Amino acid sequence: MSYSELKGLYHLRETIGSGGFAKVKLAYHSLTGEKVAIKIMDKRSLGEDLPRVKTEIAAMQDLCHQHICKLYQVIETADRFYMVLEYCPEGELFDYIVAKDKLEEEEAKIFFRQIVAAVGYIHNKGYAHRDLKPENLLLDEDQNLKLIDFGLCAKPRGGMENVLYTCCGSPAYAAPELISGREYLGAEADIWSMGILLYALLCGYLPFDDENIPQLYKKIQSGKYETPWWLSQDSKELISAMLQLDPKRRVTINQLVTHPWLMEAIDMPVEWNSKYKRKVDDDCITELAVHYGKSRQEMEADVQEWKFDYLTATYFLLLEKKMKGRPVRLIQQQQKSS
Ligand SMILES: CN(C)C[C@H]1CC[C@H](N2C(=O)NCc3cnc4ccc(-c5cc(Cl)c(O)c(Cl)c5)cc4c32)CC1
Repeated sequence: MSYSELKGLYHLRETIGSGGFAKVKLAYHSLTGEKVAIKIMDKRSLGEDLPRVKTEIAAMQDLCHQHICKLYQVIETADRFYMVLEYCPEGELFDYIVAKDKLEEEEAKIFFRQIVAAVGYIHNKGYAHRDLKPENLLLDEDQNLKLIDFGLCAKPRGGMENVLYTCCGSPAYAAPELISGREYLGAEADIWSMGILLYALLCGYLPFDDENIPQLYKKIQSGKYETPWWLSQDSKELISAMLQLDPKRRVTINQLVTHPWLMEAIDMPVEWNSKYKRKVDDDCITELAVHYGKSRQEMEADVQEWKFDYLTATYFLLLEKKMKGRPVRLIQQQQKSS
């Protein structure tokens, strides 16, 4: 495969994973040397999944948060889509839980606060994720969680019905109202999935499980699940508030952020605001302006078009370097040999 569209922009390395109809490769962004993950999708093999790609790209261009995997650049050719994404070296939260059997309350609490922050942010922006599960939460180099796979998300502005069926996401995490095919609110279904997620973090297995899907659905709709002896009273109460069969009785994201179990020992409500500023970073603009031989005003105007082209990627990756305390410098191209 040539991937000629990436030549000079990214140095492509090995395939690091696959996400359904996509291949994910490690790559280096040539101007900053930073690692990225490039999700490559072949249009021919996408078939009816093509709308999912457009949904994911549109959502991720609108989302900018410390616990959401950052989209840096989108390249569309006749045959392919490339999504240049934030690299998460520590892989899936799913594998992390399996490796540790289950997590201690303190660690689960730190992770779950990050999940509540990410979901609170997207709900606030009018999105429901609808496929929340440990496989879609990746760990970065600092063990921070990054939410991925927005292919099933929706902006519930009448868009919900027509994706009611395709968005069962993963049955074990699906809310009772969603599997019964009734009308549902994405935000309420996400809260249910977060209840399943918290149970999985603290127990190491799922509250409702069965190889036989109809059997699994019966268990979900019964709303009955075991609570092992090691769960604290507060964690049991929180899980129960999220796994309410009646979506109207379910805790809301606004109530979650100050829930006793989430506040315990941390004493601060969950903050879902993005750490990213609306205003562009002056150091990054300066470095870019020097590199491209433009004035700072021109450079700032170009960056603020947010085209999700190579300039958008370079800006965000420079900002990443700054946030990690690394020099805000671009790799100067070798002088062209005369
Ligand atoms: C549900 N699972 C199967 C899905 C797998 C997909 C591959 C993942 N992955 C690795 O396999 N190795 C390491 C690795 C490192 N950085 C990544 C950054 C972004 C994405 C990413 C982001 C978005 Cl938004 C998205 O939609 C998709 Cl599909 C992938 C994947 C990364 C990754 C792990 C989860």
